[in-house]
Amino acid sequence: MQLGLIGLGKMGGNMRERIRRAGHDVIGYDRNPEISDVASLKELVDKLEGPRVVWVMVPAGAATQSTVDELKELLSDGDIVVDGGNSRWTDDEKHATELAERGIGFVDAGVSGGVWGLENGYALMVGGADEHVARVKPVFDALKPEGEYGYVHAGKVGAGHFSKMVHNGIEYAMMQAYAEGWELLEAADSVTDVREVFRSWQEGTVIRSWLLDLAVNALDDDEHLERLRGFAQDSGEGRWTVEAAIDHAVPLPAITASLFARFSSRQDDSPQMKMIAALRNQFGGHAVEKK
Ligand SMILES: O=C(CO)[C@H](O)[C@H](O)COP(=O)(O)O
Repeated sequence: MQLGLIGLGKMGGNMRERIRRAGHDVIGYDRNPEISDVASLKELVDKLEGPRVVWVMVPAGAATQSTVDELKELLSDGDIVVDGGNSRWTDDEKHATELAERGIGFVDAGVSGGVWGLENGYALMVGGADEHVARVKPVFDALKPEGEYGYVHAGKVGAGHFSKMVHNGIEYAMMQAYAEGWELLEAADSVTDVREVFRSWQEGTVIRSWLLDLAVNALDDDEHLERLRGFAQDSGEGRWTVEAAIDHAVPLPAITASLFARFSSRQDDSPQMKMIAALRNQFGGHAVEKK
C-alpha cells in the first residue's frame, strides 16, 4: 500500500526504511530537505492517491498539534491520520474529533523499538475504530517484529498511547531497579567485577531482559560509567503515568519513585536535604556540613 510519513528523524527515518523493505510505497516528508522525499506537506498529500493514510512521527505536543492542524486542511473525507509519536493519550480524542469534522479518520499508535527497530521491528500499541485500524494494518504488519507478539489493537482512540505510556512507566521502574542494583554492587567491597555479575544475569535468571542486555552493552563501553554524569532527563511519559494513576487512585510506588529519582539527579545540592540537616541540628544538635 501507499503511505505518507511525516518526520524522518531517529524513529521515522528507520521506519520508512523498514516499511519500504516490506514492499510498500512510502513518501516521506521532513523539514530537513536532505532527507525528505518531497518539499512540503502539500506536495506529500498531492502525491498520495486517495483515500490516503498519513503517519505523523514528530515530537509530541506543539509539533504534533500543528501537523494535525495542517493535515486537517490538506486531507479529505475518507483519509486517515496515524499519530505514531509519544503523544499524551488525552490529546488523541481531541485530534480525532478535530479531524472527524472533515471526515478524516484517526488512529493513535504507541511505537516501541527505538534505534534498534529497523532490524528488530517495532512493538505497536494501537487505538482507534476497527475500520480505521484495518486500513493501516498492512503498515503495522510491516513494522511489527517477526514473532507472534508485538502488535495489539488495544481499544478505542487513546488506548494505543495510554498503553504505550504505561509501557514507558514500567520502563522507568525497571531501569531504576537495574541502576540501584548496579550502584549497590559497585559499593560492595566483596564484589570485584560488577560488569560480569550483570553479564551472568543475562541467561537463566528471573531478571534477564533486553534492558539488562543494554545495561551490559553500556558497561562494555564504559565499565564504571565514568564518562557519564549522573543526570537523567525525562520527556513526559513518566509524569503522565503518575497523573493517570492519581486520576484512577491506583498506587504506583515504584514508577513514581523512579520518576522522582530522575528529578533528584538534576540537583547538585538538594534544597530539601538542607532542611533535613537544619532540623536534625535544631532538635538534636546533630552536626551539619557547611559550605
Ligand atoms: O518511548 C520510548 C521508549 O519506549 C522513549 O525512548 C522513552 O520513553 C524516553 O522517555 P524519557 O525521555 O521520558 O525517558
